[in-house]
Amino acid sequence: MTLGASVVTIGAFDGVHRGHQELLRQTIAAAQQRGLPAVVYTFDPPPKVYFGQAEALNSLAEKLERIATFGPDHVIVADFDRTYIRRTAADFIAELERLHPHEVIVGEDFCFGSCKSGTALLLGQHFNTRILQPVRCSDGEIVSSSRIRTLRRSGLAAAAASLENWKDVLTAPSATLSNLARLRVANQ
Ligand SMILES: Cc1cc2nc3c(=O)[nH]c(=O)nc-3n(C[C@H](O)[C@H](O)[C@H](O)COP(=O)(O)O)c2cc1C
Ligand SMILES: Nc1ncnc2c1ncn2[C@@H]1O[C@H](COP(=O)(O)OP(=O)(O)OP(=O)(O)O)[C@@H](O)[C@H]1O
Repeated sequence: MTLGASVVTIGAFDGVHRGHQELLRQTIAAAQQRGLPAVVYTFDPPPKVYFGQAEALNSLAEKLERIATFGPDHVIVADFDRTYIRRTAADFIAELERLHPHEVIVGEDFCFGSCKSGTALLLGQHFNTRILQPVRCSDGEIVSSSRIRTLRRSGLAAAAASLENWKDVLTAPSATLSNLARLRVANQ
């Protein structure tokens, strides 16, 4: 996919939890301020699921539905497979360049490229990059897909759901599932 200009966020986004939601909100707000398309670049399956390190918190359809409620213009879904993982950090940066990002917005632990060699700081050497401070829950712990998986495994479904925070998102005035209809989904 090629765009003349964009604002981009990247990640596995498994569960589309409160940390991911903040990333999505900031990306879409930055894109709207500049009048540019907001792009969410994600992976299917999530890398940790591909490598057998985790079970997915939701299906691709569910993830796209959740992402759509925030109102991005495009979602790029990379087929995360044995061919894709051979790409280097430089290959990934070259692919991102085709989107001509005015800004790339990621969390501080974001990594990319074969053997996870690319970091958010490396991204910052190539693009105007905003690195988000981690969103934490009330006990100070960082919200993460891994934490939600652990809570679910321990039978703490309500605590897991509070990190996903879906009830509040779906009742927010700006959230609408009909956004899914206008969302453009591309494979790379
Ligand atoms: C081109 C590319 C190659 C990747 N190769 C690997 C890999 O070899 N091993 C790995 O564990 N993760 C690999 N990943 C996944 C990243 O480690 C990371 O999980 C992914 O970029 C999503 O970031 P997030 O986990 O912060 O959401 C790769 C990602 C990209 C974009
Ligand atoms: N709590 C958080 N606050 C801010 N950004 C976050 C948070 N969690 C993840 N991110 C960012 O969201 C994007 C997607 O991250 P990712 O899908 O790996 O989430 P994760 O919760 O860290 O997953 P996992 O626990 O499986 O490693 C990345 O840019 C990452 O840095």
